[in-house]
Amino acid sequence: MTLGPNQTETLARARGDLRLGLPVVLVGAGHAMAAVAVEALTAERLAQMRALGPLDLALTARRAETLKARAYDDDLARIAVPEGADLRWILAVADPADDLRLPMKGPLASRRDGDAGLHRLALALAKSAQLLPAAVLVPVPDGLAFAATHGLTLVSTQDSAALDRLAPFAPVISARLPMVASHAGRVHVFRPDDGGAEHYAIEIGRPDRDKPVLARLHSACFTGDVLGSLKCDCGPQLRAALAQMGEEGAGVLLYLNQEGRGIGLANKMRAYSLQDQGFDTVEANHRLGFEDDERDFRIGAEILKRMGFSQVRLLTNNPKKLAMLSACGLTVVERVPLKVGETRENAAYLATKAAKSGHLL
Ligand SMILES: Nc1nc2c(ncn2[C@@H]2O[C@H](COP(=O)(O)OP(=O)(O)OP(=O)(O)O)[C@@H](O)[C@H]2O)c(=O)[nH]1
Ligand SMILES: [Zn+2]
Repeated sequence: MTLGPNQTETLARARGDLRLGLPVVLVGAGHAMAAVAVEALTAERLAQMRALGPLDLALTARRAETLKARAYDDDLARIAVPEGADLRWILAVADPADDLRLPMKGPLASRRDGDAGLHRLALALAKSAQLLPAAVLVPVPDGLAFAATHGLTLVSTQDSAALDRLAPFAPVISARLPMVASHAGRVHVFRPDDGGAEHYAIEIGRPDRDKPVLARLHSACFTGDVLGSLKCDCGPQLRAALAQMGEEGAGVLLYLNQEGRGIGLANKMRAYSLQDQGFDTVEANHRLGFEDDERDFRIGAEILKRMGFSQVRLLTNNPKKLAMLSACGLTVVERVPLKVGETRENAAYLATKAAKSGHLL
């Protein structure tokens, strides 16, 4: 028996460390590197890293494409950080915020020798920590000893398999909540084992577990749900879904904390700032180094199953949600369209979702 962390816990620690600006030590295929997330890098830490050897800046291939830098490793590029490059240079290369004001970043030299496995792991960790997908890495001689000496978290490429697994989760508590939409409301809180965000199920009435339930998988949108943003349709969709469940007297709305289609509020605001420069919702995600949609809908399916549901009438315009629920073993007996909240400000956003992300009109 060991008291030490398992794979999932090690990854959770690494995410926390990266958000703090601490390096993590990555090992695999006989190599070891210390990696730090660019977003949390300080000048002091950069100097300490530089003292260890030549630095690499790992960027996604999507970001490299914008920068006209060569990505020799398919999904990522390893940029050699020039000796004189300071923190500002690194941030400007990694973060597209200032691309229009400062378009010239190069010339950027990409590495093509050696292995990119540790760089890939660093980017996956940064993404899963909802940081900008960019990391500075430096080789270290003996990963195990280096991590122990400096008190740093050690992650091996084998641990990365756990990044794709859906972490187990457990119900924490549920309590009654009378709401405008229904007096018979109940909020259930679910907590994943990987230190990630909690998710909520809002149960309206007492839906019959043997019949299809009116269900909605709602992804958190602070700007739409809380602030009444006109840039998207999330707030009206949230309220319309609850209202319909209230009218029917039964339903379940999952409030999934996957802000910004899984990239987090800070990155969503980065995307909004790019949208103000003329990029659409999909292009903005790509320029930041993210895919169009980084959400994992499996958690929604698993929560529904855990609550005893096996058949759903799903309120959505997104075919991917239907496909994922079916793939996870739920029977989708009906898609219930949810078309509310179209405004002059969000018309282009909704059109882009239909054209590029397959949303049904
Ligand atoms: N990255 C990014 N996320 C956005 C943007 N606008 C809205 N979001 C997020 O998109 C998610 C909205 O998802 P949902 O309401 O589930 O919508 P959907 O996938 O379009 O599917 P349905 O509404 O079910 O048809 C929320 O997490 C929002 O925070 C944007 O411009 N960029
Ligand atoms: Zn929204």
